[in-house]
Amino acid sequence: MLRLEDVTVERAGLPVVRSVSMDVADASVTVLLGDGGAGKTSLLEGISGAVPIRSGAILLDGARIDRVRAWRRARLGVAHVERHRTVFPALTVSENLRVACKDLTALDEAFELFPELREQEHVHAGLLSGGERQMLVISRALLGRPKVLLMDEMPRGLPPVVLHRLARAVRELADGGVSVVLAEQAPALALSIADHAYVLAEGEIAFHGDSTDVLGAWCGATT
Ligand SMILES: Nc1ncnc2c1ncn2[C@@H]1O[C@H](COP(=O)(O)OP(=O)(O)OP(=O)(O)O)[C@@H](O)[C@H]1O
Repeated sequence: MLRLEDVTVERAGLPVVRSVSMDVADASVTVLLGDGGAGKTSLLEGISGAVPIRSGAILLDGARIDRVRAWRRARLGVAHVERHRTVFPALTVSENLRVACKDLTALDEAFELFPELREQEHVHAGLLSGGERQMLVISRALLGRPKVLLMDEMPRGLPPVVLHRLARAVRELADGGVSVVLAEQAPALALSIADHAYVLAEGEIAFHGDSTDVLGAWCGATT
């Protein structure tokens, strides 16, 4: 589905992601782990086209997309939930979704994934809890029916029960056919829903494997 070959991303002239190769399978969750500053956000931005890559190749279904503009990549099926993406607080939940898409079937699908949002359809988004806002942001990204969903870290400070709810929804999305790439610092929950994981350290892949292998390696490295 999504393949990265030797991708390097620069920030302020410095290569903060170096020669990263990755394979993201159809209908799977791939977790990108790494400490703060490891390069997770920069890599996701390189994939979505928010920043240009310095070198390497990005392929979606076998076709190069790394020179394609960000908005076209989105049309081709690459959705990006950026770290600080927000909702329109003065608009209702339903209006927030309708400004992104007029397709009412897609809207219904978003509400199926997050029935909590349907219950608050007419509530101003500014009144939602942090978890509900995140649900809304994810729903908006899904309205274009993406093939690949790039998700930067969940907001800090969400209650564990809400994080588990969001994680379950991410797993459901993958089971429904979307390939999810989730950047996270906290490994336990992310690995519990992942099929595959890559660990980034100072811009390079330190190791990768099935989520169970990576969990074992991660625990070994931190104990
Ligand atoms: N806009 C920018 N300009 C200059 N340097 C940047 C910029 N954004 C990120 N960097 C640098 O690139 C490196 C990788 O940062 P990045 O945000 O991609 O990592 P991360 O793994 O997502 O970390 P965090 O979770 O702390 O954001 C860091 O050294 C960071 O300081």
